[in-house]
Amino acid sequence: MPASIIDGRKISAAVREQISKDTADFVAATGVTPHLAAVLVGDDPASQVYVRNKERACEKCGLKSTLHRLPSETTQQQLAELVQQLNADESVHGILVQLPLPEHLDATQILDAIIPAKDVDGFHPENVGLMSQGRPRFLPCTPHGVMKMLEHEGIKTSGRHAVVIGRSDIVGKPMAALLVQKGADATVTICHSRTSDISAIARQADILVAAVGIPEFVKGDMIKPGAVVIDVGINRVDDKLVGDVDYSAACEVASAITPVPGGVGPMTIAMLLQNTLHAAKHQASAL
Ligand SMILES: Nc1nc(=O)c2c([nH]1)NC[C@@H]1CN(c3ccc(C(=O)N[C@@H](CCC(=O)O)C(=O)O)cc3)C=[N+]21
Ligand SMILES: [Mg+2]
Repeated sequence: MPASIIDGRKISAAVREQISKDTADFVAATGVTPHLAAVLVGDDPASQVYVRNKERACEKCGLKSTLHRLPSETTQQQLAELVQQLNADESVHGILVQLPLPEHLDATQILDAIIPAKDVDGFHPENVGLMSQGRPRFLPCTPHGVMKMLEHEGIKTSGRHAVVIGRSDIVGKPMAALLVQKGADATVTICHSRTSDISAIARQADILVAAVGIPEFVKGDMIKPGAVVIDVGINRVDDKLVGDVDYSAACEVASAITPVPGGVGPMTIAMLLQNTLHAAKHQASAL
């Protein structure tokens, strides 16, 4: 039986429906509109698409978004100054600096400069630490979106073997942290470029998360029959979007799979909106 397709657009729409209602309630109660400030440095075409999608999603859910576009020649100090200005701006609740930044800029220093209360990406070390201790403030959007999808589909994680391929700070590491935490209770293995025999490990996965950034890295024979496959990759190949999983091969083996596009990507955006609303609620209650 071919895999059932996990429809990220549909699940994202359901989550955003709830966010719209919660946002309307919050605005009615406080007179404050949750506000996301996005910063885009340079003209990377993929980043333009993502940032536009984020702005559109904010608008549809009743959140305010402001895009700060800076030229690719922007200096570290100029970017740091913009972040400081957004930190101090009481009308801004969430700050997102779109990655990747141009080569000459130090992304870590910039992300560390965002005040943790406005860090809607969940990348600041304070928020990473809180997540890892099981007392989250902002969860990183992509891994959180994946957890939301699993929950929505009624896919249980407790006691199951989850294998995460990729160890990035943005996806792989936090994904593993969320799957292993109390309540999710998976047994987690992380694979990376130095792992020996990734195929053998991947084949043990009940839940396989591919976050390597290599088009179609996961072949059909790396998947255990009946496994759930989550494809976090978005690679542009000949003007087409391709995931980290060989989709047609995986469909023959897996029990359920996320497509690209229309899988994890839309969930990432929904969780960003949720974090922005959460940030606004916290900042309003701190007044
Ligand atoms: N500070 C920061 N935070 C991020 O969350 C962040 C980032 N930088 N840099 C890049 C990655 C990637 N990312 C995506 C968001 C939406 C889609 C998305 O909407 N995808 C659609 C289609 C997109 C398309 O057509 O290209 C889909 O998969 O169906 C994809 C990828 C957020 N990221
Ligand atoms: Mg990696």
